[in-house]
Amino acid sequence: MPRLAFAKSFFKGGDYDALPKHIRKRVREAMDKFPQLTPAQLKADKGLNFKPPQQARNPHVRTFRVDDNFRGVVYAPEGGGTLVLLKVLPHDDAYDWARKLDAAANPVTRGLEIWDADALERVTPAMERQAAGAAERLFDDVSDGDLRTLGLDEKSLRAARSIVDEAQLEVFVPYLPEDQAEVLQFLAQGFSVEEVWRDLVAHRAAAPADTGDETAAIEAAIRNTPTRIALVSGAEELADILERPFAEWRIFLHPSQRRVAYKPSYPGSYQVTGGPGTGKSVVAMHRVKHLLTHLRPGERILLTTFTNALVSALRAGLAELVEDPEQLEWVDVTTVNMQANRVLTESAGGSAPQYLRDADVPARWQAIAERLELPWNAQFLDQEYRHVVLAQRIDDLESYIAASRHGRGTPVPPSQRPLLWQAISEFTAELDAEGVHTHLRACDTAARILEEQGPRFRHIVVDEAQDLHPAQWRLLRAAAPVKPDDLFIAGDPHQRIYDAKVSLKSLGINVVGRTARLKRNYRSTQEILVWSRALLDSRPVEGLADGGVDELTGFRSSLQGEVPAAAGAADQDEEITMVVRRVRAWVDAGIDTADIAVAVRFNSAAKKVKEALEADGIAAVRLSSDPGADTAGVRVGSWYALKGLEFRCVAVAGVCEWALPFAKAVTPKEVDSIQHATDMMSERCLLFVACTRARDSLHVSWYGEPSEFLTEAGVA
Ligand SMILES: Nc1ncnc2c1ncn2[C@@H]1O[C@H](COP(=O)(O)OP(=O)(O)OP(=O)(O)O)[C@@H](O)[C@H]1O
Repeated sequence: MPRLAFAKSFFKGGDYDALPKHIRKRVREAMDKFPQLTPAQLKADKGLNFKPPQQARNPHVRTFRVDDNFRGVVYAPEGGGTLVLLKVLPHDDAYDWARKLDAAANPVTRGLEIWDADALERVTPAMERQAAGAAERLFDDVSDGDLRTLGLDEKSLRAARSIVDEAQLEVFVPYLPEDQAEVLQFLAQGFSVEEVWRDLVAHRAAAPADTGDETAAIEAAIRNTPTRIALVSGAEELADILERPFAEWRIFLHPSQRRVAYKPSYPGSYQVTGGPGTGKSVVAMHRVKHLLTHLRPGERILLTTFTNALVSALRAGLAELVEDPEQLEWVDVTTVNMQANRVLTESAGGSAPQYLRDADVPARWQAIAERLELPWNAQFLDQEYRHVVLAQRIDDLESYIAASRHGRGTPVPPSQRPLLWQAISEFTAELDAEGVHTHLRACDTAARILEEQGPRFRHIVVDEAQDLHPAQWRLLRAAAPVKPDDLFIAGDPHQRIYDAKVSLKSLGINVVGRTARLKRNYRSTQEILVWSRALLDSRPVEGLADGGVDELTGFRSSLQGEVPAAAGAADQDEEITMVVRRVRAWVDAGIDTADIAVAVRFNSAAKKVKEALEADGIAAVRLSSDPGADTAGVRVGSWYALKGLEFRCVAVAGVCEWALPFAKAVTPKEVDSIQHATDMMSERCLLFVACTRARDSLHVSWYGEPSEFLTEAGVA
């Protein structure tokens, strides 16, 4: 009886999810039937009509009937025990596709490769003609010998030699044998032959002894291709794979992701960075899954991040990934602030701390500035408190006088520091007298408690790390012992929107020599990525921690779609009408309302958008109400609220000249020129974050004059 497996091509681009429901049901019925039939029964089964396509290139490819209009394509090595489901397509397309396929065990990578041999042979001569006059080719620096060492066969080698640039490589990729395509992509991204060997080839299982038995070799290759072929253990797992949407990330990690997530152990903390949509959250969740298998009784894991919305998404994702509900009990998924809240609540015998509202903070500083007749305004005082005093945990005047104010643009001579310290002391004394915290101060206090009481978690996995403040890092540092695999940190400095700069090293978190960067975007189309990247205007950003510069080199997507649309309106009402029209078109095109987001800068606008959508008969929910995945309705929220999330279609509205950069969010140059530059970058990143949430469609709009970031990028 055959064993079932699924190839990644089956799910690709949401293909399976996009099939009509009754077809998916029929696929499921066929899949249930396969394992019950002997090869002879399978061939004879009238309903399945299991047979090779005529003039098939590969002797092991078969198609079967799903219904009169759809057929499935499988790879079923004759005499072997496994049946790999490749695709379900409309009748004629299925035959056509199946006929062109070839498949083989790669003798070097030892994985099973399946590819469109017909297209490769057709495209190569045309590319060769095109490349004839080119002065340079993409792989000029790699010898034929090296390419063969990495697993390229003669046909792929010929194709590789005709590739002029990365754009051409992307044209070839869908037609090339899969491991070989991957090798070429890694080389094109600048990895050395040795690195590619290490990452893609060396870690694969050893070759089985050559018995000359082709079927055995193919079966071994199927088992040795976990990044593209998932073996199904039984009926339950089959149902699981077929019934849960967007399952791809759970099953098929890219080698660069798998290497990071499933490395048995790191001798200390580890940091993974990558542009939007490169799967950092996915890797973080897989790391939790891996760590769970090593946990000792009584030990716990903290999976933490910045926003509540992302906590909900991570919790849901982890529940999909980790099958055992008992294991899930060993993981706490919370924001860092919520973790501080827990520590403070426990230490106060169960009574929860009170917080000063963020919006009330400036008035406090203003009152102190006036009372003490200070030469500084509320904004300056607040920043001094957060970026110097809290960041370095300064507790007394002496330390404050000695403190480095690196990164602050306005000098404060030592003679003025006592006055500033007085202001800061009054601020904290007021908080203490009233028994209230700011969120950051709560983190600092919680860190002090844990430093005394000892850590609570064996491992901590952090997502969206770029926005954490040093006080939050101190809490995390204190929450896990300094041991191998203590902190696993994922983040993207290009999405830093909360003005956090840290030196992890100074906080006792050392990731030197233990970092990785992910480059392949799985979320958005290349069009959305290129468009969004222009908003950053090639500006370098400071690395995730400990300075340095982070870049988006090599960052790309293999998905293609429409170029994002940008449009202006005369006034806000007109813009909202335009946005509602856009959303209506998406809904009419069959997009689920929960897969659509409209984001604006201000709550007042969000309220208007929601009302306008509802007036048009479109269900809408505020993101701030933390709607569960099952709640219908277009998600409406602030640009900030989109952080870490994703939707098929996104409308980013209100990108007006006056709203971005928003004067109140940007420190004037004359107050602090360094802070001014940082704030401007955060504003830019805010738009970048909002736009890169879109998977298929992005619509950006404004009223009156557009934001200078849009005009600079040449899109408005
Ligand atoms: N190996 C994979 N195969 C298929 N899909 C993947 C893979 N890795 C990630 N994805 C998908 O790509 C999308 C983005 O992943 P994820 O949210 O983890 O990225 P991220 O780097 O954390 O993004 P951001 O920083 O923009 O929030 C998700 O839909 C995820 O399911």
